[in-house]
Amino acid sequence: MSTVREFRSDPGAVAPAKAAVREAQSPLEAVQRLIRAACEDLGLPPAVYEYLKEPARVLVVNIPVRMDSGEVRTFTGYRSQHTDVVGPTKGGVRFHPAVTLDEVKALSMWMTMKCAVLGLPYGGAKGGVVCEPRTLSRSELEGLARGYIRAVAGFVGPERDIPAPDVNTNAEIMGWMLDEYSSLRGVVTPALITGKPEVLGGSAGRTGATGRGVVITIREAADRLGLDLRGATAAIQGFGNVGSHTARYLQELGVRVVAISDVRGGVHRRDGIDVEAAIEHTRRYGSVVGLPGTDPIGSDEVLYLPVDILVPAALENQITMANVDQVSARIVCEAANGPTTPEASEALVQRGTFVIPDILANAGGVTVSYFEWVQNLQNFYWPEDEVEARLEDMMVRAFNTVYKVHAQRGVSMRRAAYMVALKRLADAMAARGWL
Ligand SMILES: NC(=O)c1ccc[n+]([C@@H]2O[C@H](COP(=O)([O-])OP(=O)(O)OC[C@H]3O[C@@H](n4cnc5c(N)ncnc54)[C@H](O)[C@@H]3O)[C@@H](O)[C@H]2O)c1
Repeated sequence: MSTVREFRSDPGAVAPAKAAVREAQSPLEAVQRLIRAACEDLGLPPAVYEYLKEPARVLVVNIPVRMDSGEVRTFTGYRSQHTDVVGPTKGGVRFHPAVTLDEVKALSMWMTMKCAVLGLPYGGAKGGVVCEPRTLSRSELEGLARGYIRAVAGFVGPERDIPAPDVNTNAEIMGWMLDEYSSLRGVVTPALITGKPEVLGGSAGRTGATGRGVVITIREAADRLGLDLRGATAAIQGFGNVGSHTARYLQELGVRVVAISDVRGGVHRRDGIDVEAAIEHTRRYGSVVGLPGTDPIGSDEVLYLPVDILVPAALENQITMANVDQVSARIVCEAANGPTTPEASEALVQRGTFVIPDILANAGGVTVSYFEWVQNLQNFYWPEDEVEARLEDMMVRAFNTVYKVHAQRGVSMRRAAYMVALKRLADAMAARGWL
């Protein structure tokens, strides 16, 4: 197979990024800068960045939904498909009032990088619908989910683009989307979508997969840093799918989870929070706020606690140049996508913080989504222990690959992860004759 130029041995080419003049103004600008920097680090032909600097296709759709009142309301939805250079595109669908086209584009580009770090045969995609799900009834939510997949049905599919859950979407919503698409096509198509209920072909172990992957990377990082996780402390911002599973698996390794927050507020307990109780409390009351035996703390305050491990697991842009000086954790593990701006991340690294970048840290979700798709295509299902063993193997391998570049080239883990990803993508472009 033809390959593009190997990593350059010129040490000048791999020095850490020069301090940026201006902090990236948006996640899109941030990911573009990171891709460009890695292309430069690797000495890749300029065409590689040209192919990757914008998504190959973006869709903007209007989704009419019959509300419970009988009125019809339209919602704006997006789907961004970044590149199909290594395979069909893949990525979640987010329901959130602050969704924008630029955000969805950036998230699809992150997905490309994530899949490439793990060596998955996918390019990145992402979807979003501008809505406040908390104000929608269950039937309105179902109408919106079905309407979204109808609107993009001509552009997705098992060999084209495979959606999955993201912020405020879950297995039940994936089930509705699968049902709608299958009815539309007249063919039951489980491989259309991942993160669906197991009874419809979902994979064992998918729901907790992102959190499990996050904790595998923390364990590997702690090992390299000589940090004993038994008795180490952690704070987690965001207590949805990713945050809650991360908390659970950290506690299983003996970590004391001392603070948790969600959009409504946070809780703190020096001796460690009972994670299962926090999950149950959130299930009942919609928030960790008010968990008995804990002290209240602000949503953002969890970022500034003197803990060993900080896990931002909510949304983008939580740690920026404006607040990075207040972060004192030894390990920052980016469970969310883009929670730290590249400049703030660089500042953390300069201070000796070990930052596990999002495209590595939270790749467990898409990895088990890949396993789900493989199982759907084969109509042959694996037991949970097999899924977990394969996830463990792929996450550890990816961590080691990135860590090796980080150590050998003297670059941050983020820069190393982008270099690993860009090398794979550029090799695929060369093999297709694009370069
Ligand atoms: N679900 C997955 O498999 C997956 C995979 C990879 C990456 N991610 C990323 O992880 C992040 C979280 O996704 P999720 O699936 O857990 O979503 P979710 O909707 O299940 O949970 C999001 C959580 O963040 C909280 N939150 C929102 N704004 C907040 C704020 N300002 N301060 C504190 N908490 C806040 C919410 O209250 C909620 O607890 C997102 O960045 C997502 O893109 C998710």
